[in-house]
Amino acid sequence: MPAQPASTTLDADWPAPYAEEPLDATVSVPGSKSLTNRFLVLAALAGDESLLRRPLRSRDTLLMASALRSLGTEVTDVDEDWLVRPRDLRGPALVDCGLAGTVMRFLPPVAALAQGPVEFDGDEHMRRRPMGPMLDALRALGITVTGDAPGLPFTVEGNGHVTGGKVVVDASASSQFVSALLLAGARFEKGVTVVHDGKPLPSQPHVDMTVEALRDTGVIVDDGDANTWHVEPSEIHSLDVEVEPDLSNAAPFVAAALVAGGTVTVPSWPQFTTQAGDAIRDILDAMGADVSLTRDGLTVSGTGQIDGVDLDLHDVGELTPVVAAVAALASGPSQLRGIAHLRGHETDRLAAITTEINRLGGDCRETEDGLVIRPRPLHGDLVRTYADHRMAMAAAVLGLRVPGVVIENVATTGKTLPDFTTRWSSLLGRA
Ligand SMILES: O=C(O)C1=C[C@@H](OP(=O)(O)O)[C@@H](O)[C@H](O)C1
Ligand SMILES: C=C(OP(=O)(O)O)C(=O)O
Repeated sequence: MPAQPASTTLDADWPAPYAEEPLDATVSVPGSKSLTNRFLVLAALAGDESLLRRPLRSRDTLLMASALRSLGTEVTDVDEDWLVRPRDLRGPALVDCGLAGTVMRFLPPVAALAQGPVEFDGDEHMRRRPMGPMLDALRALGITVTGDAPGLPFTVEGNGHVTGGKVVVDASASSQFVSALLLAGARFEKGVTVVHDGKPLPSQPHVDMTVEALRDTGVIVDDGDANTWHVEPSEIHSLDVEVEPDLSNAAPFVAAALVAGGTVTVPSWPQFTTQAGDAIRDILDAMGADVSLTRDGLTVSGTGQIDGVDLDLHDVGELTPVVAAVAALASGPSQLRGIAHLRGHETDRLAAITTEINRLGGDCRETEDGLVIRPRPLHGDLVRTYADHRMAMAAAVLGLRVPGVVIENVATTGKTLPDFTTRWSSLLGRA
């Protein structure tokens, strides 16, 4: 097979590299999207300037930074870092959410603290991602939100002040509804008490990450009772933080060692983290990999022999596309459960994964809350990515073992990992 190009142009279809031999690679990944966007929001709400060291610069985080700038915050580049100087928040402003859930959910409560109207819109698909319960919660808190749709586009009519207090929200469609209310809650006059009422909350580690980030800025948060969080009103202290590597983006790279055989190390893997992506260690272990976390990073080794698994991914839904790709190459069937909410992600991920695995000759079936995958011999084809970064990364995992996989619009990985193709090629020694 000919060498693959190391980088690619926008919107190009990309022939996924096929692994001719076992891997032996060390690949670093840039900072966490979820941490970068939380730190940006808290820095904009803080009492003094913050330094974010080695933040992720990708579509989702650049959209967050430019939205905060349009509200008056100064976000400036200092070498690799971002210096954030909080200023009085003000409208009129226009927030482009792109396809970033964190921008669409985290910023409306911030906009309510601004003086003036703040309009929100985003990519065409973003108008279909869940937002209704969040807008209802904002209205219940006395915030004026105008707009006819259950989601985007809408306008938050900020008056510089939110009374706050108790609010009930059904966050079963997205944990980001809870995180959003908590992140801004310390700046509400009475703080905020958020009660989740509905089917089980997905992505709990992401809410824990929000709570930890708030505590890092001196905010008092009580999360002692299930499905209830209380944030005391207080000043938000400035931050000086180094952003951890994005472990969900690291997942396809370490999964590659199991799929192609060989060894892959991702350096700077944190020993302790709230990132949901850390769960990939146990998942790959269950699928037959050797996994070891040392001071050098996370090292995963495999033989190419993959065991089928029965997993509840409710807490770590982000990992589903990559885990499903690995499962499609296993020696036995897998069941992935607890992930009905993925139908409201960048695309309907359960439908997208099913269609694309089956397009390659596989046998994937949707259940009410997940997927059943029965491995079959796969063949190459053009894999559709639905503007979903994780679909593109999952296709790359399949391409390691299936000759002739071509990834449609691989540049969609830029949502969270702009130089994905270069890093992926370096996995195969082709950078
Ligand atoms: O708060 C966050 O940073 C995120 C929470 C999760 O969202 P959902 O709870 O909507 O799945 C996760 O899937 C998303 O990628 C990032
Ligand atoms: C669901 C995801 O993103 P978002 O932050 O846009 O919800 C994701 O990155 O898998």
